[in-house]
Amino acid sequence: MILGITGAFGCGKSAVLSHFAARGWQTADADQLCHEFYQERDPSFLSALTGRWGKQVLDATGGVNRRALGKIVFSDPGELAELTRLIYPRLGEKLRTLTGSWKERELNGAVEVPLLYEERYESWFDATVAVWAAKEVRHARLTAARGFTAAEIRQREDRQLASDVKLERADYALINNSSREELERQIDLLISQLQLR
Ligand SMILES: CC(C)(COP(=O)(O)OP(=O)(O)OC[C@H]1O[C@@H](n2cnc3c(N)ncnc32)[C@H](O)[C@@H]1O)[C@@H](O)C(=O)NCCC(=O)NCCS
Ligand SMILES: Nc1ncnc2c1ncn2[C@@H]1O[C@H](COP(=O)(O)OP(=O)(O)OP(=O)(O)O)[C@@H](O)[C@H]1O
Repeated sequence: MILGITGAFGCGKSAVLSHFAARGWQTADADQLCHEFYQERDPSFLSALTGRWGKQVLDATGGVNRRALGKIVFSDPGELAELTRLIYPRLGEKLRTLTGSWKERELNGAVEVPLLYEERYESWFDATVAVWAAKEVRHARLTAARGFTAAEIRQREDRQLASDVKLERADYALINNSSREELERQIDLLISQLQLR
């Protein structure tokens, strides 16, 4: 079985993914795969990025400066659409290869896809799981642990479906408003439910 894990910015998708991994599931994270494309420094990809946004999106070593690129694309929907156009064909290919290899080997897998509904990835998965946490809880965690400002958080949220809508669309839900132990308890329950299907 391959699950698609989604939810709002900072709801705890990566925390969920690491517990699935601890339970022996294969895992992949769409954000992380995009970061790997940047780290690979493919010259044609880098020149597509600098062709659009100039050298300001590179760091001192010539790699991609995600913070700088994020500032540009999250403040202008047209620029975000252009980045999406550049990156999604690569992401789709990578996810297809990964999930295909899990299916061939009959392995269970969980894939974190923040924009699962926005980019219409539903049909790729046997079931979808929405992770939900109250806005103030998400914001506090993103500010404290990851250093995002309120304005940066709002900009990303404005580009995504509301977290309640993701919850309504999902086959399963995980509520991540309290401790990690409570989150992990819910994931274990979900895994046992899925095994009974
Ligand atoms: C703009 C980039 C360079 C900023 O990098 P940064 O390290 O600051 O953020 P990171 O990649 O870890 O993303 C964190 C979160 O931001 C939100 N986010 C990322 N991309 C998008 C987007 N296109 N639209 C809305 N929200 C987004 C998601 O909630 C995501 O989980 C990066 O987010 C990116 O390359 N985005 C485009 C690729 C994409 O759409 N990724 C989501 C895959 S489903
Ligand atoms: N139950 C929890 N208790 C305390 N902190 C938590 C809990 N769940 C997640 N966190 C922390 O909150 C922050 C956001 O969680 P995480 O990175 O898993 O969210 P995400 O949904 O993957 O974010 P993104 O939208 O960037 O992909 C992280 O710093 C994480 O360590």
